[in-house]
Amino acid sequence: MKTRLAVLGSTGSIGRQTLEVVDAYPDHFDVVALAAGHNIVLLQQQIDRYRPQIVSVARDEDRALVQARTVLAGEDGLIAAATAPEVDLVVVATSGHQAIRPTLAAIAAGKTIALANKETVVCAGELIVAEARRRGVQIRPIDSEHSGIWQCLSVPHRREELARVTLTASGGPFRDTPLSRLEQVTAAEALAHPVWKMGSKITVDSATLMNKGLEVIEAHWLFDLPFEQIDVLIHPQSIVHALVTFRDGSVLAQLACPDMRLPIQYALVYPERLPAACQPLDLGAVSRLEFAPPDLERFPALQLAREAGQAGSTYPTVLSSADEVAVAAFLRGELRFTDIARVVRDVLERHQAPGGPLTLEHIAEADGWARAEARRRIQQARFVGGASRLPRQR
Ligand SMILES: NC(=O)C1=CN([C@@H]2O[C@H](COP(=O)(O)OP(=O)(O)OC[C@H]3O[C@@H](n4cnc5c(N)ncnc54)[C@H](OP(=O)(O)O)[C@@H]3O)[C@@H](O)[C@H]2O)C=CC1
Ligand SMILES: CC(=O)[C@@H](O)[C@H](O)COP(=O)(O)O
Ligand SMILES: [Mn+2]
Repeated sequence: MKTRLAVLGSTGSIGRQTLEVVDAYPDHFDVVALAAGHNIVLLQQQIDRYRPQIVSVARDEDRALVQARTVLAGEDGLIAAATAPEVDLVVVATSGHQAIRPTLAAIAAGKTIALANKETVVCAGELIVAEARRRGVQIRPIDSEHSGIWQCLSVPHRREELARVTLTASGGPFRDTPLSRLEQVTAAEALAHPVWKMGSKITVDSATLMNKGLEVIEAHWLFDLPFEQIDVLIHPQSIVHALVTFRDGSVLAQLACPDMRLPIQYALVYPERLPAACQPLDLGAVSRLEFAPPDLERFPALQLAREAGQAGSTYPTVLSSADEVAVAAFLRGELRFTDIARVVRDVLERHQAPGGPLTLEHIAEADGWARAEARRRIQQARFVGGASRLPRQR
């Protein structure tokens, strides 16, 4: 029987690669729903090819530009796409925070989740994991490191035998850039990721290592691990995606060529393994695999994320929302690269989490507050002159 898919974020990097996997195995999948943001031209091409029953776009006014059976918009459209009765599995590959409610709705409707969007689980991991447990729904990670951990953890073991997990980080384009030059690096330089071709926001996050910080929080929720058991190692080759250490000292690692079609495919066909489009790994041809601990002076965002994750409640939302605003300002040339982490730190320091159990309303409120605070901080910096002039980090 074919797996019937909803792809949220179908026009993005992960969404397009998901459809490449569908193209490679047309007998395995039916595309029932597609949701995109603003790229209507590509979305229409996808509609013409896959003939989904439901389509959703970000803005109501764009609905008229799309020719399909049912065209919806906004969060309601994402929810309808993710919960349609014909859907078995939802690929969550939108950017940012739009997919929180749609993911929760999909879980409540019993859909299997293939999760690429890390911001969703960073902000609402507590709610999402609890709902998935309650409904007996599987969340299959697409993020390459989490797919690696998931695969390593599939060996039989008892919970207390697991000592730690390690996420690898490429180190991004500025891994070896002199610290004194980091203030002047441009958006074009930050977008030139040494290994992966991804959307612009995650690419800048890779350069600051905020991406790895978000992934630490993601691993905390997906694998129910305390932060002290989640490590990060710089590994420039991005061939080892994750390591799992057991208490006897044995370390399992997941290795593969850096190609997202592999973890996407695994999440779609699990527990099957099918030939993948990417080159088979030839370790004989790889001259070396290097590993080093991350330099927290170079990458302060990693520590900020760890602290926000440990603080819990709405702190991870504030981290993620302030980062999104700061990254967008950096990409527009309004903020220096090194000020991204300073803005996030400043906003985090001003935040006061609400009391009581975390709710969707708390998350939405913290999100709005953090975005406004971050914009205010960036604006203040611009008054001082030039791009940004925030005080140096203590
Ligand atoms: N790219 C990668 O290799 C990896 C990505 N991830 C994560 O996956 C997620 C997606 O990343 P990536 O594919 O790179 O991002 P992209 O920016 O390439 O794509 C984002 C997708 O989300 C859509 N979108 C944006 N806003 C809305 C909205 N309001 N409503 C509906 N759809 C919307 C975009 O539509 P449109 O383009 O039409 O505006 C696009 O389809 C991120 O959370 C990222 O961290 C995780 C691991 C690896
Ligand atoms: C492909 C993927 O999973 C990305 O999240 C990747 O990890 C980004 O590269 P960095 O290791 O540079 O963050
Ligand atoms: Mn990743």
